[in-house]
Order: sequence, then structure tokens, then C-alpha cells
Amino acid sequence: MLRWLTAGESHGQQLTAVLEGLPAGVQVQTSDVDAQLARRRLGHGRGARMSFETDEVTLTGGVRHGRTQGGPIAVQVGNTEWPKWSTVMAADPVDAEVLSGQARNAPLTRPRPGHADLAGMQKYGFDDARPVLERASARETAARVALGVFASAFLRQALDVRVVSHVVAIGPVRVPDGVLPGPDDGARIDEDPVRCADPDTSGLMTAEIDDARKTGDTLGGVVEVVVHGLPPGLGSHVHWDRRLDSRLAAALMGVQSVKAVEVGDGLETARRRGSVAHDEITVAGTVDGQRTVQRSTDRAGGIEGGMTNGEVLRVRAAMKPISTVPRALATIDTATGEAAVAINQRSDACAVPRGSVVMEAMVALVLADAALEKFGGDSVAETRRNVAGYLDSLSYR
Ligand SMILES: Cc1cc2nc3c(=O)[nH]c(=O)nc-3n(C[C@H](O)[C@H](O)[C@H](O)COP(=O)(O)O)c2cc1C
Ligand SMILES: C=C(O[C@@H]1CC(C(=O)O)=C[C@@H](OP(=O)(O)O)[C@H]1O)C(=O)O
Repeated sequence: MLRWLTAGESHGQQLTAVLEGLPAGVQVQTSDVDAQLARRRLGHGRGARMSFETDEVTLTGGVRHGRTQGGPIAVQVGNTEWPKWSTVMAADPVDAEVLSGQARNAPLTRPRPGHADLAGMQKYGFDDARPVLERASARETAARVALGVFASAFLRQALDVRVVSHVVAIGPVRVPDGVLPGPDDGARIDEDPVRCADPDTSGLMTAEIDDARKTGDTLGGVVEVVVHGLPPGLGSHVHWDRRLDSRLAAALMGVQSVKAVEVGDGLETARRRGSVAHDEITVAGTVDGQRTVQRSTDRAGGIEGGMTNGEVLRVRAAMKPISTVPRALATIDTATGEAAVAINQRSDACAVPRGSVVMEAMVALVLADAALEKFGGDSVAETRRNVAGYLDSLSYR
């Protein structure tokens, strides 16, 4: 079983991430984590902070000479903005006079509709939104992406599985039906300013973001994660919390701003008749003495009965528009009880391209967990042997 945890605040000294349960022998080095964290900072619509802050990665546990050792993996993602925040975000008590001289420490009392501010203040008994937004912030997703690097590397090295993502909608602009990235399309998609796999739609998405920014507004959108090379049988039909679709939905819904998750054709499937809603099965031929099956369509997105069915896995996550709207929304000032406008600091105008990198990481973590549950293995080599034995044993492949 894989377990993972993250800790740290948006303007804190660092994020800390721990991943427990990964086999030995997964090849990952610091530069691999750097590369994925750099992808998470890109994308048209990103906020100012993404251009001047950098992530400083240190692998502090579980990795030796570029390979995992079987123990918990620990990653630190240092925050280069920390010197400006070291007093305001200090772990230990700070003299009240020193604090009162810090403009950054002024209480935030105009909670943003759509952010965690007000509910968090009520729940934890704070009269300042600072401690809420520090942890609610999607800065935390840097830690998840760091752990996703290990999960993706394991999936690639033990199962030849490839996880890619692309942006399928920004606000009302959507890619045409049928745009599906192949296993090697990740680098091409990364070059696109909105991580869209369709160049014509990309231009329209970019224009939509520019228009929103110009009018002091923000945008959400939809991301699709596509996974190639999965064997049938990850997850299970036997219990709700072992279903792979349930686990993927929880992981994606757990990303800040995600408001809906769709597996395969999801909502569209609900509108279809059964005769055209499913993926018919035919015998494709024989390979190495094993009969192979084939599907004419992949409307299910590679999951049936809570298990992978051997087809391409497709799962979508819908992100709401950023709630720090420059044309600030109505709120109250919790200090006075008077009507006010919400906190309106710098912010992303659209975080969907960046969000797609986070969704990839979450899907990789869930799939690595499901793969270890099915195949076990204390080393990558052992998992590979177990996968091969299982695939050889199937009467239909
Ligand atoms: C990659 C990413 C970047 C984000 N950037 C911002 C941002 O700059 N400003 C903002 O107000 N919200 C941003 N958000 C969304 C908030 O973190 C989120 O709305 C907030 O934590 C409340 O959670 P909820 O939207 O799930 O209810 C971002 C989300 C993601 C995934
Ligand atoms: C720092 C990151 O994202 C932040 C997520 C975020 C939010 O409210 O979620 C708000 C913004 O931070 P600030 O309000 O300090 O500008 C983003 O920059 C990051 O992704 O590394």
C-alpha cells in the first residue's frame, strides 16, 4: 500500500512530502523532480508569483545514488520567497512589536467568496484569514507533483505505463471531440502555452484568458489525464472503496478548485442509450498463443466495474475559476461586520494549464498504489516479474 502526506504553508519555509510503500530500485533523481515542478509553474494565465519564485528540491530520504531504497521517500520543496516571510510565518513566537511593524502581518478580514477563507476562520476560530489561506493555497500542489514523479517513474519502469495530460476546456472554449494524446505526446503538449493538444483550440483558449484578464476576471476549465499501457484488473468491483474510479475521483476532487470529475465519456454516456453507450468486445486475434480482445470504442475511459479493462484510461477534472477575482467580489469585513470587497491580491487568472500537471501526479499516485496492491513487489524487478506472470496467465489479453 502506498501512503503519502504533505505539510507546509504557501509562504512557509518549505513544503515537505513523504511517500511510503514504493519498492526499491525506482530510478529518480533530483533533476527529474525539478523538471516536473518547472512544468507546474508554466502556462498562459499564471500569476506573477510563478515567474519570480522557484522551487528548491532536496531529496532527504529514501533515495540513494538515483534509486529508491524501499524506505519512505522524503522530499523538501524550499520556497525562495521565505526570507520575506520568515518573521510573519515564523514557527516560534515573535515579539509583538516586531510583528506589528510588518505590513504582511496585517490581519486579512475580507474573506474571498470561493476560497477557504471564511469557512476556515469559522471552523478553526481565527480572526485572520492568513492561517487558512496559507494551507488552502495550491502552493501545496508542488509537494504532490514531487511525489507524483516517483509514482510515474514506478509505473513506467515496472509496468511500461505512461501518464499524459492535456487541457480540454478553458471557460467556454473546448477542444473538438476525439482529441486524444498518445503516450509520447507529453513533450509536444508541454510546449503549448495552455497545454492543449489541439493547436487551433489553443489559440482560442489563450485569447479567452487574455480577455478575462483584461476585464479583471478569472477562468476555470477542464483537464483530461490519459494513461496508456495499463493491464486489466487494477482496482476491484468487490467494495466501494476499492473501486479504481472511486479512488481516482477522490484524488482529483482533492485538488484545490476541482468541482467535478468525469470518467471516460461520463456525463455524455448518461445521455446515451445503452446500445451506443458501451464498448463492444471482439476477438482481435492471437499473439504468442494468447487470444487478444479488442474494443471498437473507449467510452468507458478504460474502467469497468471499478477495474481497469486494458483500454486507455481517461479521466477528467473540472476546475472552477480562480476565486481571487481582480474585479473583487462582495463580502463582509469580519472585523467590523460591515459590507466590503474581498481580498484582491495578485493571483493566477487561469490555473488550468498548471492544474493539469497536478492532476497527472494525483492519477499516477492512485495508479501506482493500485498496481502495488495487485502485483506487490519489494523491488521494481519483482513487480515486473509479477506483472509478466499475470499477463501470461490470462486466457484473453
Ligand atoms: C494549480 C492551482 C493554482 C491556483 N491558483 C490560485 C490563485 O492564484 N488564486 C486563487 O485564489 N486560487 C487559486 N487556486 C484555487 C484555490 O487554491 C482554491 O480555490 C481554494 O483552495 C479553495 O478550494 P476549493 O476551490 O476547492 O473550494 C489554484 C488552484 C490550483 C489547482
Ligand atoms: C504559490 C502557488 O500558487 C498560489 C496558489 C494560490 C491559491 O490561493 O491557491 C494563490 C497564489 O498565491 P499568492 O496569493 O501568494 O500569489 C498562487 O501563486 C504555487 O502554485 O506554487
